[in-house]
Amino acid sequence: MIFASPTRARRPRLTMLITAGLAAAVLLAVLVTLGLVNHYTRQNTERDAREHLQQLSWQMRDTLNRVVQTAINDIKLVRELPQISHPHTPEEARKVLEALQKSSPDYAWIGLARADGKVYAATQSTLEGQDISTRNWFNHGRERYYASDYHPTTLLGKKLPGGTDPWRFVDVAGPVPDADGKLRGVLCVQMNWGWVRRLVQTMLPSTSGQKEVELFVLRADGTVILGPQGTEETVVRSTSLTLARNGTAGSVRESWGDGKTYLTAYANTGNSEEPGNLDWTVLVRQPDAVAMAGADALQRPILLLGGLLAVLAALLSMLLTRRLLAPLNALSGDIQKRLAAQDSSAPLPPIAPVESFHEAQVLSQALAELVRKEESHLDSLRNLNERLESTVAQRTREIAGKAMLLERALAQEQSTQMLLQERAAELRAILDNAYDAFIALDPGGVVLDWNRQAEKLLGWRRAEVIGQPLASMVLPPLLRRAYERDMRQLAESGGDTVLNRRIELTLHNRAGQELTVEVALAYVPRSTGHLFIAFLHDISERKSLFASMEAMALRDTLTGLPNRRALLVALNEAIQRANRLRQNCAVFFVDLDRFKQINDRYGHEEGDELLRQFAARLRDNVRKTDTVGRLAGDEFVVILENLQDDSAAQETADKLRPALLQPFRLKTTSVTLGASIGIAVHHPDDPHDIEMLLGRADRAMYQDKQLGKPQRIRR
Ligand SMILES: Nc1nc2c(ncn2[C@@H]2O[C@H](COP(=O)(O)OP(=O)(O)OP(=O)(O)O)[C@@H](O)[C@H]2O)c(=O)[nH]1
Repeated sequence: MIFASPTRARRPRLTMLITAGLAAAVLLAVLVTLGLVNHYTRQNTERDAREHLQQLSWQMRDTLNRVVQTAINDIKLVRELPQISHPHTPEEARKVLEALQKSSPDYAWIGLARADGKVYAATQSTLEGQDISTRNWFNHGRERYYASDYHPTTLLGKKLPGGTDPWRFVDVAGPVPDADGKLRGVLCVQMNWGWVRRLVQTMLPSTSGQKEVELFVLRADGTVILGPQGTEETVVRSTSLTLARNGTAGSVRESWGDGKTYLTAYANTGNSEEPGNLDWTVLVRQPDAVAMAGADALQRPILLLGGLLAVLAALLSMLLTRRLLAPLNALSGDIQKRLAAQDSSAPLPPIAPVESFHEAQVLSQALAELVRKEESHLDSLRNLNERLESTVAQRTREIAGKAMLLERALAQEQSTQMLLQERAAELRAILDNAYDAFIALDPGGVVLDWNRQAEKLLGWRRAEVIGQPLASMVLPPLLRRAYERDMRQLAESGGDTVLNRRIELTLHNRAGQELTVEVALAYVPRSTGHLFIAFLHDISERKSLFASMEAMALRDTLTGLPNRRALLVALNEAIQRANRLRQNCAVFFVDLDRFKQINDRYGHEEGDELLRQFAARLRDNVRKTDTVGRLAGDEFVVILENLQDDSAAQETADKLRPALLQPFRLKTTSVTLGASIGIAVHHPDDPHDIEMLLGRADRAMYQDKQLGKPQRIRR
């Protein structure tokens, strides 16, 4: 369920959140606006105040400069008059000076001093004839235009009428030259300080008092020469004075000696391009609180207005939010009803379409569609779940069946294992009790198994040979290389070359004795690599028996000579050698004459004895390399080899005959017996035919026997 929520904690309503958010936003906006308005208001107020104060300071500075320059200009103008530059009498000079004083009421005294320092003419004749040579204006005015600092009255003050304000003057002086440029005197205007006070009253309107704007004129050392009551002749130390003394004009917020903060405008008097400047500083100050009072007064109405706006905006936002969220509330109400009903079996109430603004309409439609799809999806899930459960049950049954089969297979496997173990034990017993020696080898010829018979046959115990290479133990060194090669071939061919065959091998046992064994080799393929198993049967005895039997088969038992079979083999080999060596060989066919009579007369034993002695005599009278054999009965064959020519055979036969004619000493008697000899010679180019050669010898013997008849046995 997309609306399901296991724990539904009480959450704040969206209406409340949006209203609170909007109210907070409006409040923040109002606060920011207020802050900005306050900031810019204060900034503008301060700028206006500073401009006003600066204008006053500049106005004062310019006025002071202008008054001094006016006085200097007046001096420049007057000194050009002949009544001043070349006066005949003090009276005519005085008239000019008094006319000038009338035009400028603040000129308290105007005097012309001679070059020797005596006052020649002066307004109202004041100080005429007096020596003023020590005065600054005289000494400086001799050389240039000069404006003196403010100074209290000296001589003049006593001669002028008194007032509330003590007499203070500013002296402006300049030289008076004659036509040759030579100094004739010094003209001086002493200005009453009262003009400055009037100037200040003119500049500071009556409202300035309410605004507490105050103006100061300071000397270079900071002494107040004009200022609010009680401040004159005091010394000021302020940032504005320092800045002004550095030659700049402007305004600054600073603290004064009374502990208050003021906005102070500052400017210096004087103009470097003009002669006779006053070196004063003009400061115009206003308490900071007074200057910024306008801005501060604005703060309260702005705050009130802002608060009002915030309340109004909050109310508006609440109303708007309620209006905007009404469809959403209806929607969430439907959802809550569905949530409340989902645990019961009753059908879930539908999501009603909202007929309101577009987005809510879309949202309600989307939710209704979502709910419809969810119900459809749930139905599908239910069906799927049922199918799944059915499939699981089916699979469970199948698994149970397979588990049973597996269990049976395991039981069978165990039984097979036991059978295998029993078979292995049986096999072990069979191998250990086998008549043959059993050896198992890995592909590298290393011993893997070794039964008791192998221990008996070869002398090594099983534990000693397991893991050892077989060849180094049992094979003679000369055979080892061949054995290793054969084993490699066996491995490559999978044992095809030797398997299922019995091979004979000569081995050494532990004591170094040579053994002939018959080996039956088998190839056993395995998943971990094939192995060879070999059964070894000791055939040493059988071999020697066979050898003796074979020897017996080729020997005539009576005489010990090669029998017919051996003779045929020997004759075949003799013919091959003769052909190869390009030499002749010959066959003697020797037959005793009338031997039957010996048997008949003296018995078979005596006959046998005679045959044995005859055989020995034949053997003794030919070369060792020749072969003597008994063909049958009383017939013997001699094979002669290495014959140079045909006559050599005849010569041998001739030498043999007398030896054969010697008497034979038997047990009971002694007899002399002749023998017929037939000779057949084989030449290298003759056909290789043994029977034919023997036949020729037989026929020759027959002829020889015919020639020798009738012969008798002689005693
Ligand atoms: N004692 C003895 N007699 C043998 C043996 N083998 C054959 N005989 C006999 O030798 C005799 C050979 O007889 P014949 O072939 O007639 O030879 P012969 O008596 O010498 O006659 P001619 O050769 O014609 O002179 C036979 O009586 C055989 O029985 C043997 O091994 N021992």
